[in-house]
Amino acid sequence: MKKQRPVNLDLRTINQPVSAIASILHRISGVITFIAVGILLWLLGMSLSSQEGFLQASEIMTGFFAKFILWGILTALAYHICGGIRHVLMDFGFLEENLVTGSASAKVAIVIAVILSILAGVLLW
Ligand code: HEM
Repeated sequence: MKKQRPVNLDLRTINQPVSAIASILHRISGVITFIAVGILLWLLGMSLSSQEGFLQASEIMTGFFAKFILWGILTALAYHICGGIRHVLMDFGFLEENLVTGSASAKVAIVIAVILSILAGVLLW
């Protein structure tokens, strides 16, 4: 048997590079955005059903918990769009696919998403 086999594949103990973190966040934010489409369509349907439905939807959206959920959705969407644009730029060859550019663009995407997340919080509260 080969002596130099990988011995530690426990992801929790490996120091992930920023591009790996950006990639994982992109998948998580994509799944959150997918679930969010259902929640937002349900809310839109309620608000358009009648005058009472609109008032009920408005009432739901005044609560802290509902605002917190919406803030989470907006944050996930903001990150997914930033990460998505990064992917598209890489796919079209506008960003080099090497370690330095990959790490730098991952950091830029995360920083822009954090700024957008803070702005979403300011908008909601
Ligand atoms: C309703 C809106 C959206 C939903 C539900 C959604 C959901 C998802 C999901 C679940 C994935 C798969 C992630 C993975 O397997 O790693 C994905 C990938 C992707 N999304 Fe979205 N997305 C949405 C909007 C967008 C937008 C607006 C952009 C444009 C910036 C975008 C760009 C991308 C790209 C480029 C990928 C592929 C990433 C890769 O190659 O690893 N998405 N999306």
